[in-house]
Amino acid sequence: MASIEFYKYQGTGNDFVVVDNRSQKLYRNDKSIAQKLCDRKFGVGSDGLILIEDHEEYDFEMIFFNPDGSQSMCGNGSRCAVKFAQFLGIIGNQTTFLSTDGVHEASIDGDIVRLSMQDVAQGKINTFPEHFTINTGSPHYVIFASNIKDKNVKEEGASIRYSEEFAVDGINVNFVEKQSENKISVRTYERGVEDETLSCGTGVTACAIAHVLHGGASPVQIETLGGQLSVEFELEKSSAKRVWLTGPAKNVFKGEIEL
Ligand SMILES: N[C@@H](CCC[C@H](N)C(=O)O)C(=O)O
Repeated sequence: MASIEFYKYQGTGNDFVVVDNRSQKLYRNDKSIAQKLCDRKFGVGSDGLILIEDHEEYDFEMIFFNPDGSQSMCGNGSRCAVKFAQFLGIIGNQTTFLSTDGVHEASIDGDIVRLSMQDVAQGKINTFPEHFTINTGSPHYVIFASNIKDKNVKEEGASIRYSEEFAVDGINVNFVEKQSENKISVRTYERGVEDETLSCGTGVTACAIAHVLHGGASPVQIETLGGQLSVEFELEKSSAKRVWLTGPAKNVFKGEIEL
């Protein structure tokens, strides 16, 4: 049985097993590795697995898996990957790297990582009477509500995620409460985790865009169960451009596990 070294990182409580896979010890198409490592009872336990690999053109490549083995863009995971790449000595305080949805830039100031997100074109923002669907690299359902602290996010999120419209591909579900012109609170049910997580980077980005479309102003401070994030962008012809997601990313511990 082979054992691998891993690191545990968290970005506002969204937690990840991170592996330096520059030696390609792990096969990057094997989703069963993510299923095993992310399992909170039989593995390490996390909201996702991140592999860091070399890339010919960029500083590094980040490969992200949800705990069920599916793949999508992860904003908090990308911020953690940047911090880990700095720890490995691959980068200094600035980087350009490849993630699931394309090329990103990031800068690091202590534990704070500022990450560029892809432009969110008009066609990726759909407005409905009661909600938005916005794709920020991962698909998000955004619904404004009051007293979100009292919500059963797992139950209500799952009922939307497994509804006929989204059952096959899945969707992340975000409940948003407006606090002021520049501040919102967000709780998120994540597909692939199939539970509420303490924070979701692509989710808060979608919520910030919806908030500005509802009359709010960028930059938007976002309170999640796991801490504070900030999203800034410019709206240009109904597209969100120059989008930045900023917040803390920290190493929690290091370990070894047999696969
Ligand atoms: N936690 C992530 C999003 C991870 C992917 C998501 N669960 C999906 O499958 O769409 C984030 O911080 O963005």
